[in-house]
Amino acid sequence: MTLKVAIVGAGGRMGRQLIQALQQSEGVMLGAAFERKGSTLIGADAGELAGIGHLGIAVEDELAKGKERFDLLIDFTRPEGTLEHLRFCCENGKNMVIGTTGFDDAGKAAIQAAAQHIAVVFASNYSVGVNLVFKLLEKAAKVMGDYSDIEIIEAHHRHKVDAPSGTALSMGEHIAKVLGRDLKTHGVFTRQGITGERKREDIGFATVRGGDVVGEHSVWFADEGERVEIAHKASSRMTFAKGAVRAAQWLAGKEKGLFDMTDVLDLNNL
Ligand SMILES: NC(=O)C1=CN([C@@H]2O[C@H](COP(=O)(O)OP(=O)(O)OC[C@H]3O[C@@H](n4cnc5c(N)ncnc54)[C@H](OP(=O)(O)O)[C@@H]3O)[C@@H](O)[C@H]2O)C=CC1
Ligand SMILES: O=C(O)C1=N[C@H](C(=O)O)C[C@H](O)C1
Repeated sequence: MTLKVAIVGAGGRMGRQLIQALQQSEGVMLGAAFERKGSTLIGADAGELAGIGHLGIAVEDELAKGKERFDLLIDFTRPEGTLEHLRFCCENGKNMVIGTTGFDDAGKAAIQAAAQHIAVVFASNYSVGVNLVFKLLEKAAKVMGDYSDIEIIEAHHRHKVDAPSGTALSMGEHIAKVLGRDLKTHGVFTRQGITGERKREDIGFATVRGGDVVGEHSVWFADEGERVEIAHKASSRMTFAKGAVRAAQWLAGKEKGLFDMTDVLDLNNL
């Protein structure tokens, strides 16, 4: 049976890529496309918006009105929007793929609570490469983490509104879990002025914003005399969009639970 997928934030950078990715994938179809109330894109054809020609699906402004036309919602918007959409999906039994980053603890708790009623894939990065890197980082941390200085450096385009990136934070969490550390106490997110020497157990984060960089992440395990760097560079948003569609296909038939992309890709026993 074909899975009918709705996209919120359909006119955004990721929204447009997701519409394209759905058209290129088997077993899924675009059922509905949404933008927020007041958007100039309401009424536009979703296919024309995504640059793939007329699809006959007009962008709407209310999930409730389109709810019979989709089984699952893919959301790459902003935390406040995603949490509103999450409430709707819970009340209406729709599964969700969430790509939005920048949630606070309360937002993350709301997603966890919702997953007791619906099935949710929530991942800071839907590319296969980054999810492989999460596992490589765990291995590197096991070997070098207790004696090397760990620094996470990320770069993104000028329009990104959250920092550090969700991916950088996930990288830090994977490393911290292996080392028994907590980013709340060991994460260092800013350095300025007389900072004092670096503490061995710190996990540092550095953010670069500029131009059209799609997404680059590099993690250093730096010792005296040598340094290991594990890096990932995304050159097209299509890698995230294809991953999100893969997550949607994987969720089909699941009733409830919170999953991430390492579950979808079956990487947890690597
Ligand atoms: N997990 C992953 O693999 C990836 C995650 N992301 C994340 O996805 C999110 C979106 O990124 P990107 O596409 O570049 O951003 P854009 O700003 O290009 O798109 C966001 C879309 O969401 C809409 N939107 C914003 N706020 C709300 C709201 N409160 N309610 C409903 N819709 C809203 C915007 O509408 P409007 O234009 O009217 O504001 C726009 O259509 C970010 O959090 C980003 O970090 C991005 C790439 C990959
Ligand atoms: O905003 C983006 O563009 C991206 N956001 C995600 C993040 O915050 O990690 C994933 C990707 O790097 C692109």
